[in-house]
Amino acid sequence: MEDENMAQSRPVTRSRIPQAGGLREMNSASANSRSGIMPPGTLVAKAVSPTRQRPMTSPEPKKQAPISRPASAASKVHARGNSLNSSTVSRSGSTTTRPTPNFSASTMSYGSRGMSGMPRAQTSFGTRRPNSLQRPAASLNTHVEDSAGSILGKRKGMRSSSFSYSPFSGPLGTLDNHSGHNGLRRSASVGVESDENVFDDDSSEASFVTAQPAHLEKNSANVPVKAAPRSRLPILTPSKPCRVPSPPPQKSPSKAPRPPKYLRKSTFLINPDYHADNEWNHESKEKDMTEIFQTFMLKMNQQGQEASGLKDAIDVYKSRNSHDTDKGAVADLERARDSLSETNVTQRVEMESIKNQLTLAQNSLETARREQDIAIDDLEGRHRIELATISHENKKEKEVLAVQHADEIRDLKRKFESEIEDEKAKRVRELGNLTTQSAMDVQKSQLELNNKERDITTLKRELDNMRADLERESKTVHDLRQNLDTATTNGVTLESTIRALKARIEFLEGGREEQSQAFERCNQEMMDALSETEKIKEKLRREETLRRKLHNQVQELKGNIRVFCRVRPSLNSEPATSIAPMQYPDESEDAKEINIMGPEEKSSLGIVSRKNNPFSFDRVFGPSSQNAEVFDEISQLVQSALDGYNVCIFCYGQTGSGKTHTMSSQDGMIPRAVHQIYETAQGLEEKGWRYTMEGNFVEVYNENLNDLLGNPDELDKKKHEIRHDMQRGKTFITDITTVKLDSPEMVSSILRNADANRSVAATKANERSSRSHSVFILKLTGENHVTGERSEGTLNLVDLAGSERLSHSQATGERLKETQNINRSLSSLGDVIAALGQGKDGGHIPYRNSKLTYLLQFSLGGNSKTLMFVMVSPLKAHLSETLTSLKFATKVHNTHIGTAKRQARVRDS
Ligand SMILES: Nc1ncnc2c1ncn2[C@@H]1O[C@H](COP(=O)(O)OP(=O)(O)OP(=O)(O)O)[C@@H](O)[C@H]1O
Repeated sequence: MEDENMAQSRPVTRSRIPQAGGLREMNSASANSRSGIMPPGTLVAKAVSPTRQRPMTSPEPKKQAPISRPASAASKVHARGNSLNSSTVSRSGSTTTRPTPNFSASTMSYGSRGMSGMPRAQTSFGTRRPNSLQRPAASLNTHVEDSAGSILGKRKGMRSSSFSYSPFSGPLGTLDNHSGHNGLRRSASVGVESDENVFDDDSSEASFVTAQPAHLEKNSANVPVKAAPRSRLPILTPSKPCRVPSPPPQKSPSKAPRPPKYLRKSTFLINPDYHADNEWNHESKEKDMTEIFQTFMLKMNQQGQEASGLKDAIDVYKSRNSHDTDKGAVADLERARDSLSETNVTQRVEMESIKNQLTLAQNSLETARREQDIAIDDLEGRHRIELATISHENKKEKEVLAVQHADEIRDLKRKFESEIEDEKAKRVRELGNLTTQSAMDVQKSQLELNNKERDITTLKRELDNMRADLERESKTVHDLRQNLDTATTNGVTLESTIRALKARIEFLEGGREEQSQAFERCNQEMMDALSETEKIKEKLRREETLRRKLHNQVQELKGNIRVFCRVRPSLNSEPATSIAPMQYPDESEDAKEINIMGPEEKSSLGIVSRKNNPFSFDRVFGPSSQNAEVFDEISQLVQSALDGYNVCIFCYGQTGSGKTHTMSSQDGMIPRAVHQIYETAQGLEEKGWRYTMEGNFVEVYNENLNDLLGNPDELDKKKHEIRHDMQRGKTFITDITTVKLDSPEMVSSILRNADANRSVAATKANERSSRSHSVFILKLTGENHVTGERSEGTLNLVDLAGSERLSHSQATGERLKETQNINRSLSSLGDVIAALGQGKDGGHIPYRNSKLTYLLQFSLGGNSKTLMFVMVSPLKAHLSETLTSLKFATKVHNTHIGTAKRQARVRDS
């Protein structure tokens, strides 16, 4: 009890033995064989034959049987030396509970039992240790050595917590007790490092085991003990008897046991009472047991020493007895032996008692460890549940997040898709706008291009005019230079004359009166010459006026409406057989008659004859006539326009009869008229006349007025109105392009423009030029700065549409509409002329019946001079139309229109 108390009072840290030294002595075999408890057999053997070494395997048969159990235990312990020394402890304990009267018996069975015990030891360590992890309670109940093994594992300082107590450690490594220095080794399969092992080993039990071999080793020098060679433990020499292993260096003596590695901070957070609950007392118990054991070992050592002293005494006695047999001494020895045996038995009983206590303490320790294991398992279970819960929650959360993310992705996708759609629609709209804009730009550019082209044309025209002006200026400069030369010559002449006159003056100074009289005479002569010149100029002006008057009288006598007939020549494409026979009876004389021969007719008598269709006009131009010849006849009318009359020249006839050729071709009436006007106007400048010429070119198509000098795109679109100034007898057209004719060359560009505009329109309606009336209007305004006279005349050159009959043309649709309009306007023209022919003052003239007659109102009446060309096609096919045209022309020719009035007035002076 005293030892027990001492053990309990020892510090806890004392019990921890992770040192190799302590472990080295854990060899159970050696521990058993060298325990302080001397095998009785040994003592007997030594007593019988101290010099002879007796083998351990030759015990006395008589004493073997009764102590078979302890011997078995001893051999078993020995056999398990390779497996686990803790089992030795437990077995030792068992031997104490059943004390054996004769210890030599155990020695006798030492060798044989040892062999039989081996498999069992291996079984316990090879298979049960892992089971102890899974079923700690069961293991503890049935296999105490397993727990002991665990304890020993811990004591090895092998971070054994990972395999003995860690709920998550790998399979328990096999404990190998064959290790030379540690005596117990864990296999390499222990997978968890364990610097932080909570359960550091205690050295107390190791000390308990190893204290014996130290003593036994000493004895083994004299006693041939079989166990010695088998033990690979280092043999403790007597120099370090009863060495109690020093406690292992502890990292922190006061350090409380910590939970295994997997039970970390979080675990404590989950179960903060963990530490408190696991305030085991097994360590203290273990320490107590260690103390007790050490005390026991000390006693054992002491007893061993005493026993060795006694042995020595016995030897001495024996030696004495060998020489001197003394019964008394033997009796003493016998008594001493009995006494020693009793003492020995008593001590063994004490030892067994202590061992029993140790076993109890170990059991309680194991119980505590089991509780700890249970607590750990419980914690582990909770931990697993928590982990599962957390994992489940995480999984759920993950799923929720995944769903949320999927929703967000869907939303984003929808959003992006809608944005893309919006962007797409926007881009499409922009593209549409751009396309529209570009189309508009193209249209605009086209318009601008057209305008530019017109501008270029105008500029070209202006350039031409400027060139003409330049030429004129050059001519003027040339004239001025000539004048200057003349003036220079005159100056030289004058200088010589002055000199002559000076000489003469000097000469005449003598007779001044004569000279004065001569000067006056000269002066008078000069004045007379000047007045004579003025009289002549005045006479010239009067004659010009008279000429105009006479000219107009002649024109009036000729008739204010005259009709010329022109037959165009046959074209190369027209065969001679297709030409209708025509006769010109007075071609060589007045050339006023034409006879259109009808088709051949056979009389009932078989006589072939042709019907004659004679016509008479103011002039008939045959196929061979040229435009120049024709113009000669009409130039007087153009002069009338310059004189201030309204003149209207129009060509009438069926399509292809030569109207355009006569009127608008390069050398047609229009260019020639303009040329004549320009030249005449220049000539009249000497007589004080200055003329300005302005031109319009319009078209009457389907009873609409179009500007042939305007924008071709506006043809048929822009509306033009005809306005009449009844006071001045003037006609104006709204929004019409007026071109100032500064030179005759400009006429050609005007005609080209008009032609181009008509050709653009012709793409819409075929043969536009044939289906519309074109009117070239030339307004001539002249002023005489000497006489103050002013004249305003208009020359209208009209190219009428084809006059073919509706019935013959068999037109339909648009063409029918065109034909109807043409016929209506031509019929209106005939009606107007007929009304004018009736000559009734104040009689109604149906000018408004058509656009054409309304436009030509002031150029058709008594206030104008009218010339009608009736154009004739030579073709047989056109014969019928030709006759119709000629009949219409005859009617016009027979019409007498009243006297034309000159649009002239004298400037107010
Ligand atoms: N006096 C002529 N000398 C030579 N060729 C002529 C003459 N008169 C007309 N032609 C030719 O006859 C053809 C038809 O003439 P033009 O086009 O002038 O007839 P049109 O009456 O004006 O026809 P449309 O009414 O269809 O305009 C043209 O090729 C033209 O050159």
